[in-house]
Amino acid sequence: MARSPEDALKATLARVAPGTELRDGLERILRGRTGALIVLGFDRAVDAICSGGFDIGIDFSPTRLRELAKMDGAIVCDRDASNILRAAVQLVPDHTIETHESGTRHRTAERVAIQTGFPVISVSQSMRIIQLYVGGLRHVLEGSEPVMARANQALATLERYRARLDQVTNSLSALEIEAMVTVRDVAITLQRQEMVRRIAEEISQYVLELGVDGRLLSLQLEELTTGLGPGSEMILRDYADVHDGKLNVEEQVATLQNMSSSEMVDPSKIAAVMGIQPGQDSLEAVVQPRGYRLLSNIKSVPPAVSNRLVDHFGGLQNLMAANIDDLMTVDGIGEQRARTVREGLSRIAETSLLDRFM
Ligand SMILES: Nc1ncnc2c1ncn2[C@@H]1O[C@H](COP(=O)(O)OP(=O)(O)OP(=O)(O)O)[C@@H](O)[C@H]1O
Repeated sequence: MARSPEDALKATLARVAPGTELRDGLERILRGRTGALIVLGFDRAVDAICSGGFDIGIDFSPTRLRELAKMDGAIVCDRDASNILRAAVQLVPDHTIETHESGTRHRTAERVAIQTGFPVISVSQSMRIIQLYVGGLRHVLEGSEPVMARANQALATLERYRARLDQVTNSLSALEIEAMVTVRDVAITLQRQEMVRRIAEEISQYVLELGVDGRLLSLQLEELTTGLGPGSEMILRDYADVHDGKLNVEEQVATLQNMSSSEMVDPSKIAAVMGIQPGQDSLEAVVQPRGYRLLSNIKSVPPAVSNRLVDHFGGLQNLMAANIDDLMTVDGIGEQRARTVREGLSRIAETSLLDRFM
């Protein structure tokens, strides 16, 4: 599958992160008050828009990049910037490609990135900034300090969001045991899951961008996201409407992830993703979970067994009411596994109710 421009930008951010030789070279160019235009990749499409200059084919080093950038024209490296292939090249991209940049260096960079699909880096001599062009995206590289400041703010937000998510998830579990879940409870949990996912994704981009300077941030992110798992997917499997005899969870997760922030704050919009049409009191309607999410919390129950249990009992309430003999009537479930499921469900019931009332 072709990578999205956002994913390609993330990969490029990792390639120019602090601690890499490429970043060192770019910083040297910046400090030396020269500019540069660097293409990260070479193929026929790049060759076709190269005019003049010369082939060099030498190993990459930050000082070589810095020296070559003193010459007029662009530098072409291979994809992972381990070799410098050409220097002092005039790039002649298709001039009909629309560009929002001003200045020939940056206009060329944007056009070449769009035309060839390779990332292009411009170091502006007059503005003293490093910019990445990937597909149609542009990203200004910053020093580690401002990125770290934003990352720390995002981390504090993630901490708050995670605490709230744990609260609504525990409350959902208790309500499930008591068969008192409303559409609103489900929508709020999905909303909180998605908010945590978004802020965690933002922080993982900072981790990439910070390279060696982002090690501590990476550990903090890991700590705040442990145990999250495929949260939204499990909730949707429990509650989403069955369409044409099947669940469309993958599609619904994607819709949820593409919702705008203003849509996200509206529980009825989230309920619509689950297939619940807005109407009077639709958010207050009581719904029954199928049981996938709580079953996934029992470590030794693989997904295939969960699927069979849900198919057989048709919902969490029946599952909770089943004794070991009932569980053993399900295909492929022996006494040992039936006992594990029974004990697991009882433990979940106890802890959720304790969490709720203590
Ligand atoms: N099509 C191109 N191919 C290769 N190099 C180019 C191209 N266009 C510009 N450059 C390089 O960029 C340098 C600066 O050009 P120009 O002053 O027009 O750009 P600019 O966008 O204003 O750049 P800066 O922000 O660095 O001042 C040129 O001297 C040349 O080395």
